[in-house]
Amino acid sequence: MKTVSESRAFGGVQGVYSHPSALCDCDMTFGLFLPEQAEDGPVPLLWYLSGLTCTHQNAMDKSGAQRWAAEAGIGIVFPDTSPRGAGVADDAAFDLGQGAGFYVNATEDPWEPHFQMWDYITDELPDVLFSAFPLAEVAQGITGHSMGGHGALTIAMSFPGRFRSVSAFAPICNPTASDWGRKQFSAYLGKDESAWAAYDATLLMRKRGFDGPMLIDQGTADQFLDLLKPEALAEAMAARRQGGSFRMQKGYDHSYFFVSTFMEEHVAFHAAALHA
Ligand SMILES: N[C@@H](CCC(=O)N[C@@H](CS)C(=O)NCC(=O)O)C(=O)O
Repeated sequence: MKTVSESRAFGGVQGVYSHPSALCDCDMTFGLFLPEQAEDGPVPLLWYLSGLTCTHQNAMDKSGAQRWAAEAGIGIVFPDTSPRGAGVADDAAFDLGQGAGFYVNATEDPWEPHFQMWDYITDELPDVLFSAFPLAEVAQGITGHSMGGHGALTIAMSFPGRFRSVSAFAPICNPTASDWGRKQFSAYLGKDESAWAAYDATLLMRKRGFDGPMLIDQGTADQFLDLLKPEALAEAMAARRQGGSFRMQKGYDHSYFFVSTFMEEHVAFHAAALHA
């Protein structure tokens, strides 16, 4: 693992690190904020999965999360959204290929050799983090924005007991029924739609839900509302009697102005579960 940079932030350290990923078959970069409390021993970890077009950097630079994580005494990891590099397949579109891994394990050419983001986030990166940094594996929460909200919700529901809390900002809620999903799942997973269901938060909610606190925020002025399909997940949550909050935030759009506005509440929400 290589240290790209380490900067003092809110009494803690905002680091950027890169490491060779066997699963993605390329170097992967991630940001990790460690609060001051990490100097005295392992701290809880909040995962923040980013959206389309993002790298590890967008949320790290624009969400304002570090201040709240420092106060709460929790670490936050900001993984990249896809494998990258000259030898990695790409597409001219912003919503497929590099920057658009969709947190799935691709089975189709030309994506399969590198686009293994589900296993990268749930298997390889945890190994790196928990062996190299003072982080408590027993106290993890997960959140994300848009494509990353889809990643957070699907991963949380698929690993019962691993995450104590899950939240999402403007998540892609029902990708198998949206152009933010159908296009990418066709490319990454192939035409057989039965392979897609494991990566759809609404379908997972209908099937099993999440055993723990859940918080979702969605702006009413989001320019991508028709693609995100919050109504599908909200209906599935109600049908399952899933505990938690699904909040429509009046007037907010899809940007990091929305994410940073509600970040304090999301960090506090996770901190309550992680310090319990
Ligand atoms: N570039 C896309 C928009 C992509 C977009 O809004 N991405 C969101 C996540 S889904 C984001 O966080 N963008 C990066 C940023 O705002 O820093 C478009 O032209 O439609």
